[in-house]
Parts: sequence; C-alpha cells; structure tokens
Amino acid sequence: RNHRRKYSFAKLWPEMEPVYPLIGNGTIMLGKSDPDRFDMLLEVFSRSDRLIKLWAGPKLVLCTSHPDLIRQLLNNEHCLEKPFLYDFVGYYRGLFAAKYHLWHGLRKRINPAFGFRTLPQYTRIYAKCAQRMVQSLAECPNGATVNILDYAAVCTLDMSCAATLGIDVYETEGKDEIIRCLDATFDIPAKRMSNIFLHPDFVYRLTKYHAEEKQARKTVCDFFIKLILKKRAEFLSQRSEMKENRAAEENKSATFIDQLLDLETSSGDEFSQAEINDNIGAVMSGANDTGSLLVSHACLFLAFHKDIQDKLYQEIVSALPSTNSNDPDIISPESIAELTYLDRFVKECLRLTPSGPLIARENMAEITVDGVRVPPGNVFLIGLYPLHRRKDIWGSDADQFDPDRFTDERSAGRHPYAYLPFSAGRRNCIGWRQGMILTKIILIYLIRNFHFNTKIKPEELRYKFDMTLKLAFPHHVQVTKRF
Ligand code: HEM
Repeated sequence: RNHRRKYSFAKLWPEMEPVYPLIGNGTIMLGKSDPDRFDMLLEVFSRSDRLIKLWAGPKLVLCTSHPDLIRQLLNNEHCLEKPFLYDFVGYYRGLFAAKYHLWHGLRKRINPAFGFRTLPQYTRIYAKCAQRMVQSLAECPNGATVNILDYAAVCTLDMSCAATLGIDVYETEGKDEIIRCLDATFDIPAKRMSNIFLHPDFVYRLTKYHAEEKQARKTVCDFFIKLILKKRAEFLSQRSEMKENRAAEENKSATFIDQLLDLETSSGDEFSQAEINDNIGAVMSGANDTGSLLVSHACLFLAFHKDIQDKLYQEIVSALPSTNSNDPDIISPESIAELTYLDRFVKECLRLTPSGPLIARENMAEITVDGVRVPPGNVFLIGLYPLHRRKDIWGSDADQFDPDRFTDERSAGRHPYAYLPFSAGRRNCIGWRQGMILTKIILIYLIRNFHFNTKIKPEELRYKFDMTLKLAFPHHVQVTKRF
C-alpha cells in the first residue's frame, strides 16, 4: 500500500504493460537479443506522445521524448542529479557520474579546460592521430572490407590519451595491457548498466565481470597516478619559467591533465589526486566510444550516399587545397569552420545516430512536470534517439538521411529542444566542441584519402541496447584509395 501511495502522483500517466509485482516491466526485455531490447525500448517511448511509466522492478522510471517536457527537465535546477545507473560507471568524483553535491563546484572549475581557447591545441593533436588512422587503413589491400569501428576506436583512444594525458599511448611501456584495461573500465560498466540482472551488488560480485573490472581499474589507476605525479613535478618546475617568459606561457600545453594542474594553482584550490584521477577517467570515457561510434556511423552514411560523399570531397579539397593535403598543420579550428556542408553532414549523423541515445536524471526536490507535482527522488529517462526521429518535428521522412535539414532556412522555427545530441542545460556535454572537432578531423582525413562503399543496406541498420549507440553487427565498409 505504501508503494501505491508513494507513486500516486503519477496515477494519470499511462504505463507500459504488462506489469508484474516485484519485477515490474522486467519481462519485456527478458530473453531478447540486444537489438530486440533496443527496439522494445523505442516501443516504450512510442506508446505515449508525452510521458510513460516504466517499472524497473519496483522502481518507477518516467520516460519521455517530448521536447517540451525535456526542456522542463533539463532546465530545472532541481533536476541535475544522476540516478543510480550512473554509479556503475565508477570514477564517482569525475564529472560524468558525480553526484550533484560534488558535481556543481567541480563543473565550474573544470569548464575553462574545455573552452574555446583550448581548441587550436586539441586540433593539432587530433589531426596527428587522424593521420595515423589513414596510414593504418592505407596498409589494408586496396578495396578491402574492414570493420571501420576497429580503426576508429584505436584512433579515438589515441586522441583521448594524447589530449587528456599528453602521452603517445603507442609509445608507452606496457601499452597493450593499458589499452585493454582502459577499454574494460568503459565497457564492463556499460554492460552492467544495460542489464538489470547485474544491478544488485551481491549478484554482480559473483560474476566474472566484477573481478575483471576490479583488476582493470587498479591497473588504470596505478598508471594515472604515476603520470599525475610526474606531470605535477614537471608542471611545478616549469611554472616559474612561465611567469618570466610570455612565449612559453602562450605555448603551454592544453592537455587536460595540464589544464587541471594549471587550474588548481590559478584558483589556489587544489584538486586532490583522486579528483584528478576520476576526472581523467570520466573525460576519457565520455570521449572514447562517443567519437568512434559517431565516425563509424558516418562512414556508413557516406557509403549509402555517394552524391553526399562527392560533395563533401569537393568541399574539403577546395577549402584545404594544400599540396601536402595530409599535413596536420593545415587544419585549424578556423579552416574547419569553413566546411559548412561537413558541419551539416555531422549534425545529421548525430541526429539519426546520437552516440548517447538515452540519458537519465533524478529530481532532488519537488518539481512540476507536465502540470504534475513530482516528489524528489524520481528517475526520468530522456530518449534523445526517439526525440531525433519524431515525425511531428522532422516530418514524415524523419528516418531519411538529409544533411540539408540543417540549413539556416530549414532550421528556422524548429523547437529549440528538438535536437540535443550533446544534451542541454547545465549538465550538458562539457566536451561538445572537442567532440565535433575530432569527428570532423577524422572525416576530413578519411574523405580526402578514401572512397567508401558497403554491402549493408540503410533499411538493415539495427542498434543494440547499450549505454552508447552500437550497431547490432560490424560496421563493414569497403575502403578504396583515392590516389
Ligand atoms: C563526439 C561526440 C559526443 C557526444 C555525442 C557526447 C554526448 C554527451 C551527452 C549526451 C552527455 C550527457 C550525458 C548524460 O547526461 O547522461 C555527455 C556528457 C559528458 N561528455 Fe560528452 N559527448 C561527446 C564527446 C565528448 C568528448 C570529446 C568529451 C571530452 C573531451 C566528452 C565529455 C563528457 C563529459 C565529461 C560529460 C559529463 C558532463 C557533466 O555531467 O557535467 N564528451 N556527452
């Protein structure tokens, strides 16, 4: 009866069926494959235009993909908490999963590390890594079919390590183990989040995942700490030199770890070693899968639409007509900004295949949603994937790929919360500029050097139920050299 009273505020909202005592809507996912579970979740969102109740066991989850309600939630200062699901991510003092009381001060202090002024240095780092991806693809037999995600994942990890830690991961001692463990600390929590049966600690501890995750976290943490100590010592010895030398000050590194060390000294408010450690982990997990998946989905869209691929190639070679077209120094934030068709292309990729298809929030105080007063402690699931495919916003061809949806004329008057690949409000993606730039840089290098084809048909695309938007099968594309 208590349970019924606790949730009586939601009695007028429709609910997903069937609902059973204790397991709630648990059976709708039971025994289903990953792509069927993803489709089932979309089915939940499609059952109600505004908001629908889903029971994760006895816990209520309020699901919406309506832009008005998403605006109410993401703009509400009492709805900035991350619910229990994010606890599995680890790095709990890091931005991504941090509870509100830790997060609000942290975000303010870390914001400058992702500001506009850091972009030129990030751009140079990303361009070098993208060039390496081209080199390794060029070693495949011409016209070979590859799973492009394998190459993109190596490239974004390379970028993350260079931009976050200032290291060349491929020159690092014990690199295979570090790479394997870094991957495991991102991958295992994602598996746990999307599998309700792995949620209770006492069950999870009995699985092989728990032991693997523990060992991987220890290896990664030891590696980060060694690096933090080394960087802190370097930083302190360079600080006095920088005070006297303006040129050195202007050229100082923009890698995330250096920025954190710089921020702690400029604000006089030290980041603890644990905070640095967790924020490095959080930023790397935020950047890794999202970037590689986006690039891999983009390569499939290129392969489906030869006309778009040709138009992008023409735009890139006319805006960046260097004799040495692969020179990383010709790419700058300004030259990338001139590529307006590439910008529309990436935006359309993010519409149809947002790397973060779902986000969740918990309200910390009573809030009003769609006229209903919701007591604190309730969980909202916001469907960015279904939002981006709503026919009432995007038209009857919402599922079709069309970069020109993002021309100024066609964007005018669109609901401001219709398109949210990086979420919105105070807890949006802190790395959205870096995410856009790194994706564009990889695509510039790929399109300049290769043609893409595929045997996959657009209507065959299916996705897995996971934290990030993974294709249900390999991203097989045929890669042919242009030169
Ligand atoms: C390339 C595409 C990217 C996409 C589509 C993307 C998307 C998102 C989304 C939707 C969120 C909100 C998550 C939530 O509320 O559960 C988020 C948060 C976050 N992202 Fe990204 N992201 C991308 C790239 C990056 C990059 C490159 C970085 C870092 C360099 C990054 C770092 C973060 C962090 C730290 C958060 C947590 C912010 C906070 O809670 O204050 N992301 N991202």
